[in-house]
Amino acid sequence: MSDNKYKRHTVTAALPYANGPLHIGHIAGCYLPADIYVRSLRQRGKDVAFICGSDEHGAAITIKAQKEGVTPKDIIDKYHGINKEAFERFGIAFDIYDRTSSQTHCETAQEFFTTLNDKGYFTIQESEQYYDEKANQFLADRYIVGTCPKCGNDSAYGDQCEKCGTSLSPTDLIEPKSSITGEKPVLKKTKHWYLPMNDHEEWIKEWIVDGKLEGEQHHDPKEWKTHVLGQCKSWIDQGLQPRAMTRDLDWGVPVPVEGGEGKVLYVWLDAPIGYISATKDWAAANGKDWKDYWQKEDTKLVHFIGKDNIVFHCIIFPIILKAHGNYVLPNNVPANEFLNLEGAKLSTSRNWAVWLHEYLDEFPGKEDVLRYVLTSIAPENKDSEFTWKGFQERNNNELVATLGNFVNRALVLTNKYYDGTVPARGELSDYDKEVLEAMSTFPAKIEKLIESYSFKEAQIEMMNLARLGNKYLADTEPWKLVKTDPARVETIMNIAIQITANLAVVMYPLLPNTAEKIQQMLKMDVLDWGLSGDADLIKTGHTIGKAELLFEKIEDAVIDAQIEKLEQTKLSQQAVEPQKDETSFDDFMKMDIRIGTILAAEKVKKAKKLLQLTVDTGIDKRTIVSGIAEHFSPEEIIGKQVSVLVNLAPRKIRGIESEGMILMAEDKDGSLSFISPTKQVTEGSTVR
Ligand SMILES: Nc1ncnc2c1ncn2[C@@H]1O[C@H](COP(=O)(O)OP(=O)(O)OP(=O)(O)O)[C@@H](O)[C@H]1O
Ligand SMILES: [Zn+2]
Repeated sequence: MSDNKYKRHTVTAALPYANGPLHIGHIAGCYLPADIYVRSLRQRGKDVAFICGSDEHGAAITIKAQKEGVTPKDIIDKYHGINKEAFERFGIAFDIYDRTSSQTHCETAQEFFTTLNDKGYFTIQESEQYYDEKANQFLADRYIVGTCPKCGNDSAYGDQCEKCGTSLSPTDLIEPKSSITGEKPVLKKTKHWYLPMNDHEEWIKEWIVDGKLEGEQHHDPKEWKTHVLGQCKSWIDQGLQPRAMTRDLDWGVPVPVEGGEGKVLYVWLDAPIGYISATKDWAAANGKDWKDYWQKEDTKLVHFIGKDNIVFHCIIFPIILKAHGNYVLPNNVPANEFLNLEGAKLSTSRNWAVWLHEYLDEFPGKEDVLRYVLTSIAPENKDSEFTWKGFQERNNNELVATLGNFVNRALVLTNKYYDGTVPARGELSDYDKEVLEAMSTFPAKIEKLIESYSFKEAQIEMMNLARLGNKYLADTEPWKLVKTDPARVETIMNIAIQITANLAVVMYPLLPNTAEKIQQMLKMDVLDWGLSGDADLIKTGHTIGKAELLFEKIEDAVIDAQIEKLEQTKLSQQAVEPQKDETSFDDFMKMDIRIGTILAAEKVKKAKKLLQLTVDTGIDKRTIVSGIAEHFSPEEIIGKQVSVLVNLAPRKIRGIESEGMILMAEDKDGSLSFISPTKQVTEGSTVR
């Protein structure tokens, strides 16, 4: 199907899960390639909707909330805010960054569920599922942990082993445990709505393998990535199974049909529908009709994701869209493989990451450096690795030495020789003609590569154009000819300026900030794709602005500091503090530890770490100075029962007599918590 057949594009990027901040793996895997693709379409004047938002449902959110002692809403509000801002600062140009907790989404997802239910696409099955009797809760997906039957990882989840990537169901786990209470779960009957994917196997297979839908060619399967097709085929070959589309949880989109009370939609049914609800919100705010972007045959739908989301976007979501009726299916799902960091898998829970928001704080104005490096190493067809040394080398040797150097020379010399007024070309040498001819071939090459999701190759071509310019100036040496052959230099500088302007245009999807800087320096009105390849993109007599450096060298010290930061992470992840030397029972018994209640608390003046506490120890009411002011506010700890070492020799701290010590547990990350009894006890109760 030729691309001109499509009147508009709907481009989605995986909804990031709102339980943590974004790291460079997310960016390289999904958001940067999507952004390059969309910017290229917009630059070519295409009608595009670029859709994303936070995925805010599912067990991983509720578990995190329970762990932190806050509500799920607190978690999603926090990370939705952080991630939305990081995307904006980094320059991922979504048309909308919505949320699946929105009203529109709830209605849209429920409408899907009801329609599929009414059409008879679900089967209701009763089965035995794990249940935590202590927490009174069924344990779906991440609520259950155990040993992976495939690789032996002892912290595999009920839906997936993150170590070997196998998708699991809770009953596959060896020695399952509740992740809420650690209890051994019992089996209990419950009913769920299942999507019998096996009923759809035949058409899904034809659609994926042959690109055919209802007998007609839908897309060219040769345009899909080999690893994407491979993963899909392996799922199909294993035989598609019925999959539960509901969960016994209280956080999510409520199941809208009779008998569904207390249940919510499965998060992987809910999340992709989020693309549609976000499109509705965007369309409503912009005077568009959302249906055009999802229900018209002349819409090209493309999903950008990482490889762990392939089955959901290539099999489950298409089944749901087709079963519902009226929706287009994706033309392509150009999933990337995974990015690793300095020899290990990126991990949010192990804090092994370069966080996007931290990069933006620590490398201000260097958004394009990260874009450049991540595209250079993009895991387009196999896993790849980010290293800080590699980051430095690509910046210094490629961006500074080639791209920045060429553009700077072209602008500086034009300003120096002609006060910034672009000279005319005289007679062209064979070499000039060759260079202009070569320059004209880049736009078509780059466009084709971007259209086929080969962003890494497209960037290499963009750099080849910069290399062409660099070599042209190095070969022609205008600085040597300026005294002896000024007419020749006019031609050379005209050509150098044309290459610079062309570079700005073809660079825009890849490095938009740099492209816009060049645009400003050259005083170009627009960076329309249609202009590229033109040898008279900048007219003779046009006056350009001053040259500013596009990139700067990154010094070793900066890189070493980043490597040191990762080393620290490794250290802090290491085993707990080693055990102290043996002590006798008698020595231990000398310590008098009691449960006391904090009656009053106030900050100690001019000491930012200290709180002055009044504690009822049961024995007396006494003053204790404690170094916890950076962790707790006075208001939040009043009334708390805590453990107090009461017979510690009194000591003056900042002039205040402190009689005892409050015992605290210190976590790896330095956070503190009180050692409190699990039920209210009488003050003065002993601890031993
Ligand atoms: N290291 C990585 N390399 C490439 N893509 C990634 C990487 N990590 C996540 N992604 C992709 O980013 C998108 C959003 O990720 P999501 O919010 O679901 O987090 P995740 O996969 O659970 O990551 P993490 O476990 O690191 O938090 C998904 O499409 C996912 O495949
Ligand atoms: Zn495993």
